[in-house]
Amino acid sequence: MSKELKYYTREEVAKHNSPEDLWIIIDAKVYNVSRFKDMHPGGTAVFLEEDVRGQDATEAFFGLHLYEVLEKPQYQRLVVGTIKDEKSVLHGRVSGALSEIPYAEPTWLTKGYYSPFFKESHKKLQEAVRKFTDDILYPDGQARELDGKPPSQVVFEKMAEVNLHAMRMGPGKHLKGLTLMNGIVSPEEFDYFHELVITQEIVRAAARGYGDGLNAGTVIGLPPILNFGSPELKAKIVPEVFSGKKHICLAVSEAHAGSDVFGLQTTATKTEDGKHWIINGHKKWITNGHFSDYFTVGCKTEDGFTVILVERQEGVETKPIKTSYSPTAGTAFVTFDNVKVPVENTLGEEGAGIFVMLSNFNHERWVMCCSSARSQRLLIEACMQWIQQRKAFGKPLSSLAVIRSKLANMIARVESIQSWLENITYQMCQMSYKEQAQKLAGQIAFLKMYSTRAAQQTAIDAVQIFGGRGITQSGMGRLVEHYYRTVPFDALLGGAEDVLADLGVRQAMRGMPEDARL
Ligand code: HEM
Repeated sequence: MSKELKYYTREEVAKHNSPEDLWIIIDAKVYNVSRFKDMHPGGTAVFLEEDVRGQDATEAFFGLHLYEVLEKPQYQRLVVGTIKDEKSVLHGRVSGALSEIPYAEPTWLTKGYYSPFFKESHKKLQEAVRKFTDDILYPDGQARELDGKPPSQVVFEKMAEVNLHAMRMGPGKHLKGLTLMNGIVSPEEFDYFHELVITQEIVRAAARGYGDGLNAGTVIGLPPILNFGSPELKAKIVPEVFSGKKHICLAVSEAHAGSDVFGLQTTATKTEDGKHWIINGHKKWITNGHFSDYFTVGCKTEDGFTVILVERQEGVETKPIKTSYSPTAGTAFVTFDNVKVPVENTLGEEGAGIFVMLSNFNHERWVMCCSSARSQRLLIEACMQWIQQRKAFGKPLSSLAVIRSKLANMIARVESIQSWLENITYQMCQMSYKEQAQKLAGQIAFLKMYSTRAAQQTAIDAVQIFGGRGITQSGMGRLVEHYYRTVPFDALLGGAEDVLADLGVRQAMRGMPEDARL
């Protein structure tokens, strides 16, 4: 039952200034905190200060709390009225809306700016995925980060309804005949910019472990099936995964070998009749492994390195690994103990597994660049708000040149990353998959290296700006703490920074003209 709210003058509110009868004003709303003050997590005393009791505490409140505190039902109940002839003007996160904070959005989404790359269908898709993220992914993400469970099954299914799982695999034949985001974009026109839009919007759920929990395993584990699986294998597995009912992961790295895939020790040997593989060994740091039904496994075979699809069955065991992000991602240690798999599950040629792996590395790294670029903006958005709201030495933090200098570098880095990313994405749209591998592997490797280094610097700077709150898991610095703790993931997944940097230079050296002299 909604209670009747009244209008009060500031003079009337000022009369409620004793411990038993205590009102305050925040953003033109009047709060009766007479009883709440004794339960307030920040203590009773703050409410009894001369400039708080019966007074307007808006500025003091927003120096210490996130807007979302006021949105919680238990605190909304404290509102008894509104100041006469005044309106609440402040807001927090508005579902589906673009942020108006400078540099919180890429240029193409900023009012008054232009882009040669993004068309009407990209914009419409962006609007739809933002709403989806704000209404469905963000609340589930924040809750799952706290309880550590995998993303809710209903979320996987809602994503399937609009074919988000399929779209996250990028453009291609797998989209044929599907209705994408209720028909906003046709499968034929879906390009890498549409995929970029999806990745950059989903990352706004602002929960790193959850982000990976949302089928990051599919993004890297399904392409080998799509590109190298038999028609029968594809017909069985792809629809199950796109429906959100089954999950797949990529199982390559081991305790002894990560970036060095030739150092892997999991073996696959053929049965005497040649009809099955017998797989033995283990895999480590397998994203989504704990809740996956299928595993795309890199194995040592007689002829070298072979990729084989394994279904969860007897002999397959998954144990969660505790990492610095939440268990929501389902990061697992996977063991294979005499696991029998039909040879039809071989992906690509026997002994040619490296091509199966390499064929998707660029796409995987490019996806990571998309999310890294966008997540850095979340930090910039938070820092811009914080330096305006937070006072130190009697002035807002933004009045300090040293703080502005940190923001300047954060902004310059993210803008350069996004521009480079859009250029690479445009190149991808013009090239075949094979051409991309030849011409863009180095560019993508450099971008990923640069982007994740920039992200780590931005995380360090943001912690300095937020001070103690930047290392606190609740309250105003929650996002900064989360980002700082989880940003190293981006620098490791898909190839460690130094490995990528070296790959880029080696590829460039191969392209050196033989006749050029200094
Ligand atoms: C309706 C009014 C208010 C509500 C509902 C409220 C609610 C809360 C909540 C939920 C927290 C802990 C949340 C967190 O970690 O973010 C908190 C902390 C705090 N609050 Fe309030 N509060 C109110 C007004 C105020 C005012 C007016 C002041 C000071 C003038 C104040 C000072 C503090 C302080 C100092 C903390 C601890 C902050 C920290 O640990 O960083 N609160 N409040």
